[in-house]
Amino acid sequence: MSLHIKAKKGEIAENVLLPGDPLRARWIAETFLQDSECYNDIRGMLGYTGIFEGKRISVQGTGMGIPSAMIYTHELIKEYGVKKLIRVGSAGAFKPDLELMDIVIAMSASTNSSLNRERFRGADFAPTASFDLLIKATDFARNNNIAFHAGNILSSDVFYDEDPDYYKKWAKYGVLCAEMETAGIYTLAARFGVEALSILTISDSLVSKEEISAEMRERKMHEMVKIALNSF
Ligand SMILES: O=P(O)(O)O[C@H]1O[C@H](CO)[C@@H](O)[C@H]1O
Ligand SMILES: O=c1cc[nH]c(=O)[nH]1
Repeated sequence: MSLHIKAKKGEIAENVLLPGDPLRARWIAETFLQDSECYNDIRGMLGYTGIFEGKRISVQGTGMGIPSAMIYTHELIKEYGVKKLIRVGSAGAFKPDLELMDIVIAMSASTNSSLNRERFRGADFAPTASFDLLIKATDFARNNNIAFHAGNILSSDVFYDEDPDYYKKWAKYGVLCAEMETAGIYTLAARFGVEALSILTISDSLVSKEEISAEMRERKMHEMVKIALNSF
């Protein structure tokens, strides 16, 4: 047991999906995993282990934001020996060609968080996806005719920015969308020598102001989860 996860050693698989929403974790376990068992409900941050096509896989909610996601990522790697982590999250589009429910695979994660400035004494570290997981995810998507975008994303510390146009500068530099965890997850994966990838589904657009419902964010992101499960 770790401070925030009450699984016993061995109850968590080496491959873990990381949704921010713990209820999305429950939906993924109930929808995609056979014989799944809940190993964590501390703080309501649900975690499950089950079987997908013969492989043992866990799914652990991380909560919202880099600090929360880094707590779970740290404990999964250091206390439970997790080797591959794939975030399955929602994101807000920065570009007009990104539509609701489009898939984005995050090659790298820019951030307005100071987490790495602290670590690298003012210098900028570039949180980057695992090349192997990235290739597996893009190969699976291509072979199964699932359209996707791949590129740099923003892991933001702010959901409700005071300036509704803040995204335009990032968009000008090719950043595709915003979410709130990937830079922290990629940083810890690099630090501890394990693999991480984020696969995101567009839930709203900062350009068009459209959005999907909370219910859809919890239980309608099938394609993202399919890509993730087939990338381990
Ligand atoms: O849907 P999840 O995975 O939580 O991801 C996104 O949604 C939350 C904000 O609504 C943040 O956690 C952001 O990263
Ligand atoms: O962090 C996030 C997640 C979804 N949509 C956003 O606009 N921001």
